Parts: sequence; structure tokens; C-alpha cells
Amino acid sequence: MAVDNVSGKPFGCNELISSHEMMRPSNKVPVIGLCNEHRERMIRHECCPGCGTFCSGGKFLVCIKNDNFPHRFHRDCMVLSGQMSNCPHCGGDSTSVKEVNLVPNMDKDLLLILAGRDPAKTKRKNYLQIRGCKSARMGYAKGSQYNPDFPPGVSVKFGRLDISTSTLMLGPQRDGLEELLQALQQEPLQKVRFQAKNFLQFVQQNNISKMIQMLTDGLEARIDTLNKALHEALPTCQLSTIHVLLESGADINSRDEEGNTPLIKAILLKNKELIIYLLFNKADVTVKDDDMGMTCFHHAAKEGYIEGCHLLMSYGRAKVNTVDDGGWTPIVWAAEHKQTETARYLLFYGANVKIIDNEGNTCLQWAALSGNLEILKMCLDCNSDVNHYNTHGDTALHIASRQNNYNCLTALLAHGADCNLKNRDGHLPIDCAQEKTLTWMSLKIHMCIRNACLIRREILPYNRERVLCKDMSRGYDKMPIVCVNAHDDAPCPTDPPNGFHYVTENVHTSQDTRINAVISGIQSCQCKDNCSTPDCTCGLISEQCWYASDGTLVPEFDILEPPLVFECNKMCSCSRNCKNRVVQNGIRYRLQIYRTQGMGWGLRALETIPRGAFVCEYVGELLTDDEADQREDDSYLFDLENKEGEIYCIDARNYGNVSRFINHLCEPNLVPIRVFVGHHDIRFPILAYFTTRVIQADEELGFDYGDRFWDVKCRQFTCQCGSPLCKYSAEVYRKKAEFETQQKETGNASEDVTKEGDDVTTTNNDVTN
Ligand SMILES: C[S@@+](CC[C@H](N)C(=O)[O-])C[C@H]1O[C@@H](n2cnc3c(N)ncnc32)[C@H](O)[C@@H]1O
Repeated sequence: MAVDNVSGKPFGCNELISSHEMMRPSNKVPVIGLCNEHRERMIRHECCPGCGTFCSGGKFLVCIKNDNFPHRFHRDCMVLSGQMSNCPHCGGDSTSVKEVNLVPNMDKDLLLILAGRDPAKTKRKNYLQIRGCKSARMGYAKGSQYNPDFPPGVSVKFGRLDISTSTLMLGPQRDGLEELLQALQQEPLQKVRFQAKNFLQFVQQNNISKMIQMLTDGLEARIDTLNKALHEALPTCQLSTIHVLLESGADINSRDEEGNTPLIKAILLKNKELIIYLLFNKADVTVKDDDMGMTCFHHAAKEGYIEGCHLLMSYGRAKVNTVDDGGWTPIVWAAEHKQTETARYLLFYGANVKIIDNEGNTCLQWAALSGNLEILKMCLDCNSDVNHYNTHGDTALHIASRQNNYNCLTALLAHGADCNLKNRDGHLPIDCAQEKTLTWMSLKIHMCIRNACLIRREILPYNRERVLCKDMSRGYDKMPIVCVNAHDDAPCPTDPPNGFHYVTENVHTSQDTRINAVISGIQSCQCKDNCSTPDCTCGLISEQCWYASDGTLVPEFDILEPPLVFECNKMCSCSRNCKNRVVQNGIRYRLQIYRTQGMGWGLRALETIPRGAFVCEYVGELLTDDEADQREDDSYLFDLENKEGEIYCIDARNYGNVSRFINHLCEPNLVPIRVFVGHHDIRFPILAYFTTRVIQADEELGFDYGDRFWDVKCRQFTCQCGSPLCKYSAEVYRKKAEFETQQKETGNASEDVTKEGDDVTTTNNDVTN
């Protein structure tokens, strides 16, 4: 249930939860079931990621980086999580964060709040006072209610768009139904052969009575005839004809020779009544056509049919970032076809302009191609990388130059586009422009001035980040594992000849590491309550269940002496979603492999990760100790010590996952924990990395490799972690060596002194004597 926060007071939402999809503003707070209004407000980032309540009244902060839809959050929540100045939604810096004070009229506004609505939207004019920002910037007027589920009383305002379906019926109108009933009461035809040609003719004529007669007299209509009739009927037919065809068994998701479904056709026809009818009859919004693998949503966006987009999302649950076979999202189609309002609408509903298509383009490049300045601006406002380049090495600047899109080029340069980047053919953006065109002249001037300044100030050109792989896991991990290099020309680490094979589970390359997974050896629980009580037997094998309800380790978990953790397994009576299952659910946070300064590849977080959260498992080849000793490259060996003396190792050199890139940090933020999931063979725990503190986006992830590693390796290389507390840097080893020499020298000296002393004593003794 959504909770609105008005001056610190909570107000629970009274509306029906509209979607089965639960949401939350960050992984710090539990997921919430939402009514439509709150769902949209969640998408607009109006829910505070710190406390999970909606910022609806009193003082709170807004980030106006995205002018149209300021993000909201509470100052105190950010202070508590140690994240002071930046917007927790988009990372916007303190210059875009302002404080607002909403003073709600508790009588009237409370009713709105309880109805899941935002009073600020209803009477925005004198409601919001944002310092340094016009109140009109607070987003689009959003109509009161719409209910994507039922009944069809849709009424939505988006800018000038007013989607209203309150007058629509879900099936044929009264006259259509009457005609159908009449036809059904007619005398059946005498037995004649069902002729597809005749039937199609009747369908095209909307001759319901003849259609019904043919269909009900026992003659068999083949499914493909019905499907063909359905497709042929769509452009001209009445809903009652479609209704009869579907009732008779035509497939609502059948495809014509171009792979178009009836829904795609209805979108192209912009037939709202038909779209709603098909969606309510469970037409599949994800079916792709044969041409470019476009779904109905891509077609709607391409056509600039906002109403269609809205119906698909609200009735059909179409996903705003769904991709076609070329990796294009609906907003890319809108950008390419200059559908500005559609793009604005899609952005409002969470379109991601940074998604990279199969040719390496983002939406920015498509906007530069079509020359749509508005959409290009939207992409830049959403922090698109202005220097991102595609598989040909073309940036948006190359594309705008080639197309002579002067305004787009000017906007790109104003946002820091680099005019000195060459594409794969060695061409600068200016080389792509036709001489004496506006783009050419503008670039010429820009380059002359810019390059002169660069030379004067000895500024090195911008070091670009290259995306070497969009997902090293090839879809096996839940999150794509991107690999980037902004440092040198090292190729992707999976590339031959020195590459490795990305696997998501440990692999066996010999018989000697066979795991005992016999189910009689696995303890399981009998819980029926999500394992939330201390009686869960699985939890008890680990002393207690160490996971809090959000999947993080409880604060009392001892990260210095971590206990073994036993998660619930397939033999347990509890549900697959119980509290005691975390590692088995896989990677949840966005991670990136990147080229570090001095440590080869490394792993970093792309989003904030809370303390005690599971990050990834160390995956590789299971080896015996002896086998590990034979390996030439020991850089990726991890010991699975256990108390029974048998030592096994995981080697991630040839087979591994994202965790093989985790470097040593002298101030580690990860700790490896032994976890058991599918078996209880104590020799082969899962090595699961958990965070030891909150990790910020872009922070490198690392754990302490330990003295044993560095005692051996310090002869080959020293630690480059750069921490002021580094224990294994060249400097530390130098000082250690100096100290030891000194010790030796003073040790020798004191030995000498002792000897002398002995002598002295002797002498003294002599004296005494
Ligand atoms: C498990 S791998 C980590 C990933 C590795 N950086 C790579 O490029 O594949 C361990 C190796 O990374 C390098 N490495 C890890 N942490 C380091 C550190 N703090 N300083 C220097 N090198 C480090 C060492 O070469 C080490 O043998």
C-alpha cells in the first residue's frame, strides 16, 4: 500500500491496487502495491528512495534536472543514508536540488491524497513554491483517474492529449449484438460445402447473417480460413464481424504474410475501439512482425499514435522499453520519425534513452539523424552520453554533420560534444559535413577556437569510454554485464586468445570434485510462513536466518568471522519467495567491468547498493588442491578451505563470471561468505560476496585478498588500490625493507653491545672480584 507523507504524517492510499507488479523507489525500502495514480507518481520519481513514502506535503527536496518531472525526496532520509547533496533518483548534483514547501489544505487535500492523487497536480499554480524554479516546470497536467484494468472508463490528459474511452463498449454495440442474435435464430442452410471464397466475401461485406449461417450449419471452417478472414476483415469490418470470427475460433494473435497481428493492424488503422476490444480479449502486445521484429508498441510510436501507446501500456501492459529485432525501443522509433509529443509521452512513462541498439546507437543518435531538436534535447536532459559512438564509430555529432542538422549540431556542441573524435573510417565530424554548409562552417569555427584553446591550456582530449561488450553474460545473468574501457586499448577480456568463458555456475573439469547433492543429506524446513519466524530449520542450521526481509544481511551478522549460511532449498516446504533465499536469486544490482588504473580490469557498481547486500558469487572451475598447484596462472584461484582438511579451489581463469574481476582493496567493501543452496556438501560452499557498507554508484568493488596472497605476489607486483591505508603498496614494502635492514643492523649492533657488555660485566666482575 502506498503511503503519502504530508509534513511527516503518513496517509495510506485507499485506492485499489491496479497492477500485480510491485514497485519500490530504491532497494532500501520494501516493495509496495500501487494504485494507478501512485504507480505513475512512482515512475515520475515522487517517492522518496530513503523512506519509501510519497513526498506529498510539507518540506521536501526536488531535483529539477529533468525540468518536466522534478524528482522528490526527503532531506532527512538522505542524511540518514549518508547521501547528502545529490539526487538519489538520478544523481543530479546539488545545483539542481531545491527545497519546496507544500502547505496542504488538510481538509480538501487529504481527500485527494487518500484517493491516491497528488494535490500539487490538481492546483499546481499557487501550490508549489520552488526557489529558483518556475512552478510551471512541475510536469504535465495529469488527468484524475484512469484504470487500466477495468472498466473502460479511461480518461487521461497528457499535454493537449485527452484520452477518453468512457463512451466505448468492450464488445459490439447494441445493433451489432441484435444482428448477431437475429442471424443465430435463422434457419440453418441446407448442407452445402463450406467455401472459403464465399465466406471471405461475406466477411468483407460484413454480412453477419450469411457468415453465421455458414459457421453454424455444421460445416467445418478451417482455422487458417478464419484467420485469413480476420486479417482481411480488419480494415473495413465492423466489430461484430471480428467478434464472430474470434468466437468461431480465429486466432487473435495470428499473423498475416508480413507477420502483422490483428493488434498491429488495429494500431496502424488507429482504430481505438478495435484496439481496446483486442486488448481485452488478451491480444499479445509482444508479438513481433516479420519485417524488423516490431511490436504493436513500436508501430504506435513510429506513427506518433500516443493514444495507441497509452492503450497498449494501460490495457495491454506493454513495456515502455521493449526492443525490436534491431534493439530499438518505441522512443527510438519516435525519434527517427520526428514524433516529438510521442517521445515526450514515452519519456514521461519511463522510456530509457540510453538503451543501445544493435548498431551501437542510442536515441540521441537517432534524434541527430532525424534532426529533431526537441527529442535530442530530451535525450541530453536525461544525461545521454553526448560522445557515445556506434559500431561505425559515429557520434551524434558525426551524424548531425552528415545530415546537415545545424540546430542539433549546435545543441550537441553546447553540451560538450567532442569535435576531435574520429570514427572507424578515421573521419572527424567535420569530414562528414559538406563544405560550406551551416554545420561545416559551425564546426570549422568551433574546432579552430577549441583546438587553439586546448593547445594553449595543454588540455588532453577527452578520454572516451568504449563499450566493449553490452552483456558478457550473454543473458545468463539477470543483469547485463557491460564491459567498458576508457583507459587503454585492451580488448574485451572474453576475447581470444587469452579470453575466458563466461559461466554463471561452477563447472567441473574432472571427476575429483563431485559434489554430494543426494537429497537425503539435505536438511529442509517445514515452514508455511515465508520462513519469517526463528523456527525455520534452515535458518537454524546457520544459527539463525541471517537475512532481513529486504534480502540484506541483518546488522548483527559478524562480517569479521562470518558463519556459514544455509538458504532454503528445493526440499523445503516454504515458498520460492521465502525470506531465506538470496544468493540463489542471483545478481540484483547493476555492475560494470571496467579498465582500472594499474589493476587491469575491475568491477564497479552502477547503482547504490545497500549494506549487507548480495552482489555476486565467485564462479569458476572446481579443482582439488593438487590440481590448483599445477596451474600456471594463479591470478584467479580462490581457496575453499574447510575445517575437515580437504582443500578445494575455484579457478576463474578459464571459466568464470563477473566476480573474477574483483580486485583487492585495502579498504574492502565486500566480504566473501560461504553459503549453501542446492546441497549441504560442506567441501563446496558457494563463495558469495556481500557488501560491508553502502556502496555508491561508480564505486569500485573489492575485497581483501589477505596476507597470504600478498606475501607471494609482492615479488611480482604491489598493490595499486591507492588507499591512504594501503598495506601492500611499493612504498609500504620499501619502508618494511628499510625497517628490517635497520632492525638487522641495530640487532647486530645490540648483539655487539651485549658482547661488549658481557665483557664489561666480566670486567666488572673482575673488578668486583
Ligand atoms: C582475480 S584477478 C582480478 C581481476 C584482474 N584485475 C583482471 O584484470 O582480470 C586478480 C589479479 O588482479 C590484479 N590485482 C587485483 N587487485 C590488485 C591490486 N590491489 N593491485 C594490483 N593488482 C591487483 C592482480 O594481477 C591479481 O593477480
